[in-house]
Amino acid sequence: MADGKEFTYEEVSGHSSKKDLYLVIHDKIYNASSFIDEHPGGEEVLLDVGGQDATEAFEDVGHSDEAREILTGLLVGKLKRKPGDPQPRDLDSQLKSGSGSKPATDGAGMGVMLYVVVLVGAALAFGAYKYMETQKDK
Ligand code: HEM
Repeated sequence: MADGKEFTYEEVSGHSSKKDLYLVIHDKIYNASSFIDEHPGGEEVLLDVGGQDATEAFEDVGHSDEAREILTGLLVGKLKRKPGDPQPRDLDSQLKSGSGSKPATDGAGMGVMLYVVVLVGAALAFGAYKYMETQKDK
């Protein structure tokens, strides 16, 4: 089986042309040359990550199961990581924790919290003001 073959980053980086295009996704090596003309996302994006770690680019798009099936057909081997090689971002743990790669919702959540705090503060201040007024009349 071809998937037993191991490539170092250096070897993979030599395969970055359209006719000879290797991508690293989750530490596996895929030969995308036969697929590049059919890629719905276009050839440009694949060439951009040719010979490099494309894990982040691939996962950011949120490719379908069908796309992942195509991938298995393109497998040529796995990555032999050497000390000093670039490390991929820990996507798996991000996906598991559910936060994904878009913390934008957290930002929105913070905005809403701030709004609530201001409103509650205003209500309390108003209540205190009214209370002081009733005290004054006595
Ligand atoms: C060999 C690796 C890849 C395979 C087999 C592949 C396969 C596919 C497939 C089948 C689709 C159609 C939608 C879907 O089923 O999810 C798609 C869409 C797309 N792909 Fe890839 N892809 C690969 C790598 C990449 C990479 C590295 C990028 C980099 C950004 C990328 C960007 C996109 C984009 C932007 C779309 C959406 C196109 C649209 O909806 O107009 N793909 N890909």
